[in-house]
Amino acid sequence: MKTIEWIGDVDGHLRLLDQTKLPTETTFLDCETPEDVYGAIKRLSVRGAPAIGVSAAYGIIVGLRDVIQTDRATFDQQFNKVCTYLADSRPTAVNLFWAIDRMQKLAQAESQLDPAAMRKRLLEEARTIDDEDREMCDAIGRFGAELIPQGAGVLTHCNTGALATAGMGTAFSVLYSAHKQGKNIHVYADETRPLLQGARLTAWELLQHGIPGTLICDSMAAWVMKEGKIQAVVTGADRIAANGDSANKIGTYSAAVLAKAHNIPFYIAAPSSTFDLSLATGEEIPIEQRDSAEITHGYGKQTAPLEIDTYNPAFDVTPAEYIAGLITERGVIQPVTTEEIAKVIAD
Ligand SMILES: CSC[C@@H](O)[C@@H](O)C(=O)COP(=O)(O)O
Repeated sequence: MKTIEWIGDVDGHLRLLDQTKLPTETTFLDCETPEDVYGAIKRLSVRGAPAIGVSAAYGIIVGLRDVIQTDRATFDQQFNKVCTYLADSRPTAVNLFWAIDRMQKLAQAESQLDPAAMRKRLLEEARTIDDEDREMCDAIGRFGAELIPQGAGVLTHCNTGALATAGMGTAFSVLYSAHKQGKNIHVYADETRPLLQGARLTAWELLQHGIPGTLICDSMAAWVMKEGKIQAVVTGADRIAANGDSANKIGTYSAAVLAKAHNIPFYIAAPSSTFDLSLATGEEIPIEQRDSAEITHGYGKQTAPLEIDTYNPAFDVTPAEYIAGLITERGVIQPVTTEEIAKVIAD
């Protein structure tokens, strides 16, 4: 079952597994317009930083259907309009902007191609972004598994698996590789309030792959650590600043602070496309604010009085000093400093 799939040839469309329906329903969304793709990203039908980037790259192609018979200037105008539109779907995951930027650079470099040829070339690029993400997931898994001790309990937060990427995932790929290597790990998945990506998605993926796991509420993490059940924490990231400060799903910072208090290593696993070296520190990372209904009406049922004020930041930033290592497809960055990151990530 594929999370993201391009159906057909250049005139095809994007098919996404609708993650808002999991774990109870497996349904797919056929995206035929940029509006379909924008909506799917915004409402989290497709989510997870790398998956958002891959979806946006394909989303550009569906927005270029009506301009292949025109001249290149008209094509470029529509292309840039679609790119700007999709870039507005979510603010925090830098992979979205990274993928769109890559498509724009290609269009600039191939200015001699006519619209039909350019659209074909852009589809090839989107497929390359998709394939590369799969390979990056595998490499992250290989490097990360080395850090996981035999028999470890590993806490993770949010969902970072095949649903969040084009491959086996980022943090989840580390867990998957350690499991495949026979390390006899046990995963503790935080439920991840308010949208329950851990409960709905990570729990589902653990079962799919037969990885031993236990679902806990976010508020239980400290106690589970205190009980000695956790030997490592591994999460993903949506954007990593030049100094290593890492934005990820709200609650990640809490897990990092708790890990430090219990002397447990806290790792972030992310591909190079998640690094934003243009930002010196995490203070500059834009944090998505989401609708209060996600807190007051968790999955439909009203759980709070409507008159209460709410605050719903979707991400937080874990300071670099809490991170024992950044697991990338190019190796593990340790210690997490601006200098070490620049050595591995700057091309
Ligand atoms: C490989 S995914 C890394 C992150 O994107 C993931 O941990 C996360 O925070 C996803 O948030 P979401 O709001 O579900 O898109």
